[in-house]
Amino acid sequence: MTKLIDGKQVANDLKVQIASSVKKLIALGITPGIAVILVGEDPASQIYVRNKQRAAEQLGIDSELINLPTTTSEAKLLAKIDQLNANPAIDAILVQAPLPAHINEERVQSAIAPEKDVDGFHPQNVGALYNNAKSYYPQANTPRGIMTLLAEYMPDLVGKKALVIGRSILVGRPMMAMLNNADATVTLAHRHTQDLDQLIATADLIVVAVGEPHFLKMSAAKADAVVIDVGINRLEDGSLVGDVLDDMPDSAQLLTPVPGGVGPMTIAMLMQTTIELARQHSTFE
Ligand SMILES: Nc1nc2c(c(=O)[nH]1)N[C@@H](CN(C=O)c1ccc(C(=O)N[C@@H](CCC(=O)O)C(=O)O)cc1)CN2
Repeated sequence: MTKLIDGKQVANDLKVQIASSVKKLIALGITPGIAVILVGEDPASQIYVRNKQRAAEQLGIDSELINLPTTTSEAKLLAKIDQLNANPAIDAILVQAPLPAHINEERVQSAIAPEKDVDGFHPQNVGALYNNAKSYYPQANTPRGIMTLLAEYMPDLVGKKALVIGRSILVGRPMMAMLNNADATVTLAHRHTQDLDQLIATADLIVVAVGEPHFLKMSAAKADAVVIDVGINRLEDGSLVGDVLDDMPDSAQLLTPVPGGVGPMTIAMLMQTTIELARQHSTFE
């Protein structure tokens, strides 16, 4: 079998460390707090938000879920964010994506105070990531989770050919910046990219985040490639598949499975970023 990268295990190990950090913070009188805002009733988002609440609860992090109806106006959402920005019990604010079409995501992300922006989507934090700033700033949790997996499974990224397929704000763009900051040589591919097959065939590392079942076949990649599958595609029969098809059962390649690869890391890193923000706030007081 293609060797699978066990995201669930790495995430569980990380959660053990986070629980211990939370205990230490609480002993110092600091209880980390996260507020998650869900607008609408998207079933997948409801699951992800519930999983975030459950993880926070398990780790001793205070969490508040704010459920708003699909018809919520942008002004009302922005007012709620202002309230949370001003609430000292809240260290981290997350607005679950996607938002209903009538709400401008960019304005919403910019309204969250940069020091409470647990997703790392505020322009100030995006800029810090692109500039590889040395001072602390929150970073997007899915690509950060992938970097944590790579630290274990592909520790030397220097000079490696990394191919990121998909240029979303959530994954592709911050992934490109993080790999660049780790001194990999990064190509960001998208729907207009030419000679993608050639890029795939020569990459040491491929991160696929396109949202298309079985978009990439492992047989198209190098014999020793590391492939990170960020896709979460629910098929009509209810099964969950990624963007990658493992058609190389006997290869030396490494692949993240779906489920059990990148997904659990996203939640664990979200908790990690929450406690980092809580620590930052305690030093500012
Ligand atoms: N504000 C944000 N919105 C969204 C983000 C985000 O990072 N910030 N990411 C995604 C969804 N997401 C977290 O919100 C997420 C998706 C999937 C998983 C996960 O654990 N997946 C499991 C499978 C779960 C299932 O059965 O459906 C796995 O892959 O093993 C965690 C988080 C979009 N929105």
